[in-house]
Amino acid sequence: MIEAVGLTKRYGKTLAVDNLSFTVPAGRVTGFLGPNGAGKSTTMRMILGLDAPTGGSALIDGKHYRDLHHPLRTVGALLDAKWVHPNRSARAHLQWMAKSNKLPAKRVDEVLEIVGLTSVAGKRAGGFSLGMSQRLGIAAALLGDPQVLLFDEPVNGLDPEGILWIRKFMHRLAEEGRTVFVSSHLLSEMALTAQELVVIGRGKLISQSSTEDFVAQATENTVRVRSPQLAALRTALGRAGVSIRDEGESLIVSGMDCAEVGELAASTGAVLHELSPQRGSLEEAFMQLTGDSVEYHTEIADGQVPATLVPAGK
Ligand SMILES: Nc1ncnc2c1ncn2[C@@H]1O[C@H](COP(=O)(O)OP(=O)(O)OP(=O)(O)O)[C@@H](O)[C@H]1O
Repeated sequence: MIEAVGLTKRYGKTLAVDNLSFTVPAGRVTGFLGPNGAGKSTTMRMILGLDAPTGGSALIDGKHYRDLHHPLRTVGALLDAKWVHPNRSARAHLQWMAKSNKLPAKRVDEVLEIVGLTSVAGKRAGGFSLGMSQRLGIAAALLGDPQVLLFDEPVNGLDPEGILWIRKFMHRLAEEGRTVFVSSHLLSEMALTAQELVVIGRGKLISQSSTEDFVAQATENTVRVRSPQLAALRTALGRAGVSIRDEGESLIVSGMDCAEVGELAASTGAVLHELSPQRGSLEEAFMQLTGDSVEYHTEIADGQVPATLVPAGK
């Protein structure tokens, strides 16, 4: 478990992290969401003892990082996948890390196997693709078989196959009972990966909840209905006092569930070609809760269209 209590970090005039308190439970993938510059990396660095807080504390299984007896056996992290000597092989890099942290050499081949790099273990890490470098970074994080794992933007720049691999891998680590804390500004990906969310904006906590609750609290469930007798249906729905909006050949109804819309359609004699519940998205929920502090746009990367958020003015 990770616990931040009143965590604060000031860089000169910039308040990067502002009195932040949250808990990251074991056995779940917890997404750490926020626009660029919200303070995610700074928070992770403070948890890992790489930056000293100006105030408050960050605890891993109840202890400050500096007080851990075996840091790499307790917590593993992927902060920067390209942090590896380019001329070293993947195996040599991990052997060096294992040796300098008094971890058994045989663990190197185990983690190479876990992340699927055994066949390229003797190759120069400098020639690795970003996806392979991410796997090597994850292998390094797993060397001490820690119960707590932190990943900073692990899917950034990866192709869809790499993104899917990371997502499944995070789930597997959580199913093994580990604490998995993963930062991202790719909301559509986090909606699929994270079961819990810690959401921050401008260094402050916006919300901590399950992903499901976060979306449900901030968005409205609606019903999409399509019918060849759309005009009659629209009139009946209007009389029932619900709010309706046109979307192409469909109506989007708020204020009634599918059963109610279906019954109203039957009593009107309207044939239905579609009657489907519409759930809000993580993007909508995020926009609703962060208001105008961020501006929404989409970014096209490797054939995918992930939603991403940037602060206004950037
Ligand atoms: N070493 C530093 N010195 C001065 N300011 C810093 C330093 N590190 C971070 N900041 C500032 O602190 C704020 C938070 O930055 P941080 O990198 O933690 O955000 P982030 O949410 O991780 O953003 P991103 O998604 O872009 O990585 C930003 O305004 C940033 O410019």
